[in-house]
Amino acid sequence: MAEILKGKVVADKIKEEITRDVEDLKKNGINPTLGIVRLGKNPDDIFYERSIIKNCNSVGISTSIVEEDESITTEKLVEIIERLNKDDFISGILVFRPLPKHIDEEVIRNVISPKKDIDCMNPINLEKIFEGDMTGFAPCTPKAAVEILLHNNVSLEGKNVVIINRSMVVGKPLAMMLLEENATVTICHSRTKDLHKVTSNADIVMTALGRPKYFDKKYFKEESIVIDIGISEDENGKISGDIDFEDVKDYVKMITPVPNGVGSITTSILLKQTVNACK
Ligand SMILES: Nc1nc(=O)c2c([nH]1)NC[C@@H]1CN(c3ccc(C(=O)N[C@@H](CCC(=O)O)C(=O)O)cc3)C=[N+]21
Repeated sequence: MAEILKGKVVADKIKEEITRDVEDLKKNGINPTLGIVRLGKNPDDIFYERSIIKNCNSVGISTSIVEEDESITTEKLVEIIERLNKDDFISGILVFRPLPKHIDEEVIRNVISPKKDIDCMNPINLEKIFEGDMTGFAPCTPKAAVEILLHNNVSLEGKNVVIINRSMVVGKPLAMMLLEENATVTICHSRTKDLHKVTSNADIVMTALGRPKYFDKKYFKEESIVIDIGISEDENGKISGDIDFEDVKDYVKMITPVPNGVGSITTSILLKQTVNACK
């Protein structure tokens, strides 16, 4: 029977720290505010936005949401971000991704001020992660995945960690953060041969594939620690992770659920980085 690693415990601890920090800032007349830019009504974005607003309210952070149609031009989006950059009331900026296909992401990444870039979109912040400098803003999702392990006293030193995701938003920065913890890291993707052989040899498997219940227990061994970063809808429209939780949970050593796993920590990390930007 696996130990189930709940994200809520970690998220609550981070939120306690944030609440204290926000109180201190407010005593000095400073009001931390998160600026969110959402293009269209992508369900993933709306889901995240709802969680952000709920959590911001609970710790005393204000939110300012800019909603635009997904047909917006790159030029117009640049104007919006520049306005938020200049606005002294905005502490941090989150632009939901992926952006609509016609938007030039390269331009947008560079426009967002590195000082307000709380989800690590700007190449200046991303470069820090790749250089092993963890003092800046980390991308919130991979940071949450590392935090759930550290909080549960899972040492990464010398461990064989397999990541299934090679994006700049999750897989690649996650690999760099794990290297900083002295793990041995393998990144897998759609062309990886015999994926189950690679994963079943790993101490820790971290997946962000976005296919509901894709991985059953044949991908793991009994000592496996399984971190599910995937979020998608199953055939009944319910939120599901990449792991077939019911099949795997009695077999491996530790596993994170979806919901109430990594995702719930992601939001807390975002708020924490908003407060840090404000400071
Ligand atoms: N620039 C950018 N960065 C992102 O990190 C990003 C994004 N764009 N676009 C959308 C996706 C989606 N995403 C989620 C994060 C947390 C929950 C979350 O809080 N999940 C809770 C569920 C909370 C509840 O049930 O209400 C959980 O898994 O337990 C969900 C979804 C981040 N994304």
